[in-house]
Amino acid sequence: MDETSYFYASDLQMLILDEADRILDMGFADTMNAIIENLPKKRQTLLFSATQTKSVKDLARLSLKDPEYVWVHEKAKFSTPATLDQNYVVCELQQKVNMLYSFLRTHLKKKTIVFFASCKEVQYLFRVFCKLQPGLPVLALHGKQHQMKRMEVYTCFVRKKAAVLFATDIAARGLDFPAVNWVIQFDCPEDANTYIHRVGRTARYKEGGEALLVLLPSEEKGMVEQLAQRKVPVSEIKINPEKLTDIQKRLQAFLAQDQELKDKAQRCFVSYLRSVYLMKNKEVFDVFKLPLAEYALSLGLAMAPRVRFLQRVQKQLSAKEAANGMDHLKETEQDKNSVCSIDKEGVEKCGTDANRKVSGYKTKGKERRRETEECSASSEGAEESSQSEGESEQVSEEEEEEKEVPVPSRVPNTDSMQFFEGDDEDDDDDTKDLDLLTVKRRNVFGVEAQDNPGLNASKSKMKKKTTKTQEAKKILKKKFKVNTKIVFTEDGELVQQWPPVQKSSLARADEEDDASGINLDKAKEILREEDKFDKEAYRKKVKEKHRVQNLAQMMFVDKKGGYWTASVF
Ligand SMILES: Nc1ncnc2c1ncn2[C@@H]1O[C@H](COP(=O)(O)OP(=O)(O)OP(=O)(O)O)[C@@H](O)[C@H]1O
Repeated sequence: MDETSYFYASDLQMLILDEADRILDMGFADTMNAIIENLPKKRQTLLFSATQTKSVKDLARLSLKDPEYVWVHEKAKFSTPATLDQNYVVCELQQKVNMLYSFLRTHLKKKTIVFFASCKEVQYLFRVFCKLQPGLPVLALHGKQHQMKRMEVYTCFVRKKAAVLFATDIAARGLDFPAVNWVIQFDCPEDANTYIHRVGRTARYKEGGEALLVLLPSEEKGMVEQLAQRKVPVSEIKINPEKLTDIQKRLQAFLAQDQELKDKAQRCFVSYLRSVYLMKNKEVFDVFKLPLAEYALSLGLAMAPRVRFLQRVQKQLSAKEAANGMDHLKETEQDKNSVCSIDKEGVEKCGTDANRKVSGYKTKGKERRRETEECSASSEGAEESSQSEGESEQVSEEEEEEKEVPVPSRVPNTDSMQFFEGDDEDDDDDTKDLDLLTVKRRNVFGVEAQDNPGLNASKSKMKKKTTKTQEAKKILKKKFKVNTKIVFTEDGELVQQWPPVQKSSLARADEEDDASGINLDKAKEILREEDKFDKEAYRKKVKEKHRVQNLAQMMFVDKKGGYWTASVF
């Protein structure tokens, strides 16, 4: 609006914002404020959403006076349509892919939308499910697609009678897909609002629909409580283990044949962990409770990729814990001193208490140390297993470089920690344009670590990654001549391209001068000037020769009579 000078909104009478709660949240604040500034103050404003904001601050931004709140479910017992049948199932993380496959195999005639937490999960599982050929068309919709592609997928899904659409929350609001039978929330929604918008893709208008929420055991309590608070009726149903098809082996086979797919699997793994980690509600989402090794296996990976951001969080946690320990120790010391000055009897008492406290702290310290030891032992175990598997995988994320990682209050469990051991010096420019991740393979056959422990030390130094700029600078220093172009005239004479032939200003003027005949004096003058360039070039050549000789003297050395002496050749 600011850039279109002929856009006038002075006659605007009504402003309508759909999905108003989202539009008014902080992510769109600048854009919205810029629009509102250009609109007349006197107008009617209508806000629509299945989950409306009541925030006074938001409404004040729109200069609403005496807003009227209309809610279709205001008098209803529940806040979701009565025609929507809602259930949830508690499923271990490593069983989720199997469960989804089994579900689709038994719902081949249905139209289903499956919601995932991240684009990379959608990308990987879409590819894998296409390969698995479950018996119905598989489509994918996510934010990494161009708008045209999204529209194509949308239209395609609308036309299909039976199909499954793998989607991120990009499809959770506003999209009107007709006749969707099932909405499956493969990953737990961020909050009850997101849940409501997702399930809103089915049971639209007077139609019926079914919704299935898949929850991890650690997510169940918090999420079910939230839904109950929002008057969303969900009941638990159980998975029949006999009906569960295990597709892990097939996924492993796919990944063994297709490196690109394997990269996608690794990205999917990290991306899911990141999405869980970034969730605000730590009561529901706890990345440290996830069974990482099993989850990796369920995606078809031989072992869990290393996740840099979790390594960093773990470091911060340890630092925080150590700091807390020190504070505690100081406090104990202070207590001891202050109470000790009261009386002798007190001294003894307090001394015992303080000792107990300190010993308690020491015991905790010991426990913690034991945990760490167990942890590093399991880490070794993991490495060993990786060696026997014959592969080592790593995933790092560039996005993390800038991001401050908040420290969760919980101590990570040892099961998950085993994969976060090791250095965090990995970086990869190739995926900078993707989002955040980098997959690297190192020590593919796991030989070096076993054979040569000394090598490990030097290797850890080598791990410091050089950037492309640094590499380019190194090459420049070596003065390699790359791709020299040689051009000949029609008569077969060599035309010097680089370095360009130095011409004196006199010679250039002479070339431009059309006068016929030879001016001997001028020609002599030109030769004298150009002679200076040649001499300069010759001086440079000699200098370079000396430099190379000096270098060679330093490099080629002999051992003579117990002394290292430079041999001049
Ligand atoms: N009065 C009506 N008669 C017939 N069909 C209707 C009527 N109202 C809505 N519908 C149909 O119901 C579906 C949902 O309507 P609409 O897209 O307006 O819902 P919504 O509340 O904006 O959903 P969301 O914002 O969650 O996507 C559409 O297919 C629409 O054609």
